[in-house]
Amino acid sequence: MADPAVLKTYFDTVDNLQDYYVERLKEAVAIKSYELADLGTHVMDGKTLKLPPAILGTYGNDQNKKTILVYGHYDVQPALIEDGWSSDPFELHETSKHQLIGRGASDDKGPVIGWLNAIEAHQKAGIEFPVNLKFCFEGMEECGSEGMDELVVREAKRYFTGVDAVCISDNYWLGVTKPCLTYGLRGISYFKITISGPGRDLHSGVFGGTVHEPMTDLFLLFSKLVSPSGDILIPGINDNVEPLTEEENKIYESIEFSMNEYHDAIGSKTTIYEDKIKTLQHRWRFPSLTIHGIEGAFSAPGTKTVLPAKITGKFSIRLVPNMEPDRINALVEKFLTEEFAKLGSKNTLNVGCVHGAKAWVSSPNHWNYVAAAKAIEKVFKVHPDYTREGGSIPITLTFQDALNKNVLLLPMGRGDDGAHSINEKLDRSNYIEGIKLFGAYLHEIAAIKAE
Ligand SMILES: C[C@H](N)C(=O)N[C@@H](Cc1c[nH]cn1)C(=O)O
Ligand SMILES: [Zn+2]
Ligand SMILES: [Zn+2]
Repeated sequence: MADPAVLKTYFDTVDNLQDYYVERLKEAVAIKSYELADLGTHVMDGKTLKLPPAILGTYGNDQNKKTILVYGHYDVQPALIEDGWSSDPFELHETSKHQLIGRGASDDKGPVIGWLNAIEAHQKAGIEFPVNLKFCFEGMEECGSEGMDELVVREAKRYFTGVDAVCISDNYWLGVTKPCLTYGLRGISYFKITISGPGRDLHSGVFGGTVHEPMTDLFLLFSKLVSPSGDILIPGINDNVEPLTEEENKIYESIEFSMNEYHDAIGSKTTIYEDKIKTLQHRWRFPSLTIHGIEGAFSAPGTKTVLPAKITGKFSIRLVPNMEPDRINALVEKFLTEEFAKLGSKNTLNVGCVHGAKAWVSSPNHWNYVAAAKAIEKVFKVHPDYTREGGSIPITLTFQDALNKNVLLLPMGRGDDGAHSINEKLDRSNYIEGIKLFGAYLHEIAAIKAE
């Protein structure tokens, strides 16, 4: 067990520094980090762009201590005030309810800065750091972690040598009150469908009714993908999804999860399922298909009567264990090509997967999870729930396979943080208690080693 006196000194130091930590997060949120660039290149929409750098760092090199690899990402989802934010998304501000609002506050700048604060609090408190740390902070996570698999595989026996376990803080509690440890993620296949027809955008009054319209074709294709109740309609997609067993069903019964809180997080009661078990299963262990948007279409306010000439529809499928991205991509491309042929349109279709990642499930009995559970008990005075996550963190499985080490997801934020949405927030208490949790977790790891 970690020394209670050391933990108390550490917790007190974090409490004393909390305003300073909020200022630091403010500086991080102010960086529009969907615009950074600089490591190799990748091709997006026909343009060659530089990849943003992955930041590798080492703190401590004591042979008698365990080495923990901490991963996070400094890139964020794009955000514009016109999307409906109540204030500038890149100016962190604190509400009267002590919510820190700003793009990336929860996903994932708060946790990334949290790790750095945990180191600094040890220095300020004069406490010996309990483990060696290696950091890997990347800037492409929100675009499928392009370039990262190669980096991790290349550095597995170089920079990452000596790593004993991996910790990622890039997901969220299941609800709003109880911390959790997460041992599974869904994967993702992200698709673009481009349909081109006329040589340029046209007047719909002058040309409408005489040309095949790309938008009409796209909407017909979109309508074939998924039913209103979430069933994926592409033949063969669900073939490899493991059937539910009675035993697995029981796991979901004991998890604390409130449909009311979930409705609050969504902002409506429009859930497909009324009960918690089906809702959790469809977030964690069944695939889902989401239509994200259309590039090239008229979307501004007003009544412009344009007939768009070329549009790109975007959708993704969240994958679960046993769903192979290559097989899924082939099924999707074949299906859309066949359905497009049935339309009898003279337009041109181009469909392809732009990035993908497999699902990941880990063993929560490992010492990495045991240490984190003890740390949660110290900081929050509760035993955590063990959860899976519906989102994707593409590099997780690569760390597990390339380093052959256990990976733990240790979330900082709450289920209602609104990651990827407007008014993303991180509660001040989650930020500050999260910094304590990170430090306590590292102390518990050192204590397990010494036991
Ligand atoms: C869970 C994590 N914080 C996250 O938001 N991941 C993204 C990753 C992604 C993959 N393609 C695009 N983004 C997600 O699950 O959407
Ligand atoms: Zn994230
Ligand atoms: Zn994200």
